[in-house]
Amino acid sequence: MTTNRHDGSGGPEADGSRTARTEFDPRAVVAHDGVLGLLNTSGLLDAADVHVTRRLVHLSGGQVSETAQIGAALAVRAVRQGSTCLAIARIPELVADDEAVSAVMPSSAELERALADSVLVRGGATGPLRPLVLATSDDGPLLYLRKYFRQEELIRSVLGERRSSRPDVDVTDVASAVDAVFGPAGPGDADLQRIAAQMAAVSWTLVVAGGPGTGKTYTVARILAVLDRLAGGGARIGLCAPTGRAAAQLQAAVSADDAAPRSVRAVTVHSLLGWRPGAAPRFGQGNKLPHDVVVVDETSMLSMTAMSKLLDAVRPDARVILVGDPHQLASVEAGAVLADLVDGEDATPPAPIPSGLLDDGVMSTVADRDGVERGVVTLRRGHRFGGGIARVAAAINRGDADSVLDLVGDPTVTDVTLVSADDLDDVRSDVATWGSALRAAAVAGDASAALDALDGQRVLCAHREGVWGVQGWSRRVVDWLAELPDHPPNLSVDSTSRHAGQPLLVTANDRQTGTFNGDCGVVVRTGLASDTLDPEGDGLRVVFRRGEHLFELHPTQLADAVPMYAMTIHRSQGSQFDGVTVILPPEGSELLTRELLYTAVTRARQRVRIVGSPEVLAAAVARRVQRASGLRSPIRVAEPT
Ligand SMILES: Nc1ncnc2c1ncn2[C@@H]1O[C@H](COP(=O)(O)OP(=O)(O)OP(=O)(O)O)[C@@H](O)[C@H]1O
Repeated sequence: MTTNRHDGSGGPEADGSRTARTEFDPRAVVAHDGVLGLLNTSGLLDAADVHVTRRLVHLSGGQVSETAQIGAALAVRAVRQGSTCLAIARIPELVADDEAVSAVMPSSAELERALADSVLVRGGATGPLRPLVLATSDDGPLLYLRKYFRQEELIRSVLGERRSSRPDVDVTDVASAVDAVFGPAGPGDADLQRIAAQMAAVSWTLVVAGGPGTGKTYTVARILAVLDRLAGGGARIGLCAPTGRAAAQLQAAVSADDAAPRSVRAVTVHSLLGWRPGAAPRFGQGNKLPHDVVVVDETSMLSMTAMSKLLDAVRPDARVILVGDPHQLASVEAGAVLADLVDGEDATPPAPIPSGLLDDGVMSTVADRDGVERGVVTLRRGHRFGGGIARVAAAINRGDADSVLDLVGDPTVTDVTLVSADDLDDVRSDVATWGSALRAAAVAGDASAALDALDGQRVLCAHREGVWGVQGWSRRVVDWLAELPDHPPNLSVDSTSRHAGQPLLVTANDRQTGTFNGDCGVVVRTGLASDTLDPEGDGLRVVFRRGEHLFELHPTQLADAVPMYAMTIHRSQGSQFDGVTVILPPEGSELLTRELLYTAVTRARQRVRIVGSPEVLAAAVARRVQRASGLRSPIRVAEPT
C-alpha cells in the first residue's frame, strides 16, 4: 500500500508564507551561524537547504565563498519549491522588502560571478565533484543541482532527437485510417481532434493539451485506433498516468469508448517503468519498453524526474503522446514539463510535415498553426461546460483579474458567483440540499443515486489546515448537516463509525480493494438493517464509481478512509462535480495562485460559488506559479559537463 502526497499539504511551509523562525521551529538550523543561518532565521531557507549546502561544500574539498554558498542553498530551495533550477535574475523577488535578507543577499551579477569561480561549479583540486551547473538562457543565468541538470538534458536531447525525424508512413494510409475512425471530413473542417490524429501518425512525440471536457480522452481513444490501423492491428500500447487514481480513471474512460483498441490497460507511470521505491526503474536506457505507442495522461502532474525516466525508457521508434491541461497545478515534485513543452521554444525546428497530410485551406483557419506544426495540439472546444465557467476559466488563465471580477459580479452570469464570507446563506443551502440528497439515497440503499448526489456539490479549499482550510470547513459543513432533521445528530468530522450517507475520502492506494488516494465514496444501506455500523458491519457498504462501473466494499475493508465534507483543491484534480464552492482564505496567501484557482473553478460542470473578497480573488488571479526551468528556451553551458 502506498500513500501519495498530492493533497496540498506539501510540508510545513505549504502555504508558502515566509515567517521568521523561532528556536523551536523544526525548520530552524540548530547551530545557525554565518549568512546561511541568518537566511534560515529570516525564513527564506529551510534547515534542509542549509544542511545540503554544508554537505556539498564539505564534499567539494575547497574554499567556497559565502556568496557561492548562498547560491547553492537557493538552488536547493528552488527544487524544494518545484523549480528545476534557480533563475538567478529573479533573486530580487526573494529579497522582496525583507531588510534582514536584503542586507546579506548578493545581486544577481555578484552571485553569478561568485558561482562561476566556485569549486562547486568548476571542480576543486581534490576531485572532480562539481555538484552545481551554471547555464545561460534567454531567461538569464540558471543554476542547477547537477542531478536535475542531467534530467533536463536528457529530456531536451531525447525530445530534440525525436523531433528531427518522422515515422515513415504513407499520407494516403493516414488519410484513410483517419477517415475510418472519424468519418469523412466535412469541407473546410478545422477539427483539431482530427488534426491531432493526423499529427500523431507522423510524429514521434505529440502533445495533446486542453482544458477539462475539451475531448482529450476522446481524442486519445481515436488516435490509438488510427495508430492501430496503421500498424495493421496489434500495436503494443502503453497507457499510463502519474497516479493510481488517474490511471484507474483513464482505464474506465478508455474502456467505455468503443473507438479505443480493446486490449489497452492503463497503469501508473511507475508501474509501466517497473520503478519501485528506492530502486532504479526496470526499463530505461539499456532495457527499452516494448511498446509501439506510449500515452501519458494527466501529464501536468508528472515530475521532471519521472518524465526523464520515461523518455529514457521509450524506444526511439515508439510514439509518445503526452496529454494534459498545462494550466492546472503542476507536480508536487520539481518540474512543470507539460507547461514548458506547450509554451516553450524549441532549440531545433521539427522535421518537415509530409506534404498532403494537412489541408492548407483548413490549416489557414487554425489559430495556433505554429503549435500544431511543433507537435502541440491544443483542443479548445469545451464539450462539458460552457457559459460563465468557461469564460471565467479563460480570464483566469490570461491573468485578467478585471474580467474575472466583472464576470463574477455580472448578474447575467449565473453559473459563477462571488459571495462574501459574511453571507453564507446560499452556501449553507447548497450544502443542505447536497447532504439531504446524499442521505436520502443512501438510506434507500440506492448506490447510483447516492454517488450522483455525492458529486452534486463539493467544497474545495486552498489550504488543508485552519479555519479557512479543509479542517475548519469540514467542521462547519458537519455542524450545518447535524442540524438537519434527516441527519444523525452525532455527526463528526473525524468519526470512525459509519452511517448511511456519510461521504468518505480514501487517503492511500490499496490494490487489494482497487481504491486509490483521492477516491471518494459514500456509505449506503444494503437493505439489511441498521443505519449505523454494528460490530459485524452488516447493513452498510461503501460504494464507489469508476467510469460507468459501480463497486462496493464492506466498511471494514477500507483501512485508509476519512469522512469527507470538504477537500483540498490539489486533491480534487481529475474530478468533476456539478457544483463547486471554492473557499478563499480571507488574506491572500502564496499558495493561492492562478493555477490553483483555475483548477478549482474547472472542477465544476454547472455552477461555481467563490467564497471570499474581490481583493483576494484578484490577487490569486495575478499570482502565477513561476517554476524556473531550462526547458522553455535553448540553454548554453560554459563549463564541460
Ligand atoms: N468530437 C466529439 N463529439 C462528441 N462528443 C465528444 C467529442 N469530443 C468529446 N466529446 C465528449 O465530451 C465529453 C468530454 O470529453 P473528454 O472526457 O474526452 O474530455 P477531457 O478533455 O478528457 O476531459 P477531462 O480533462 O476532464 O478528463 C465526453 O463525454 C466525450 O465523449
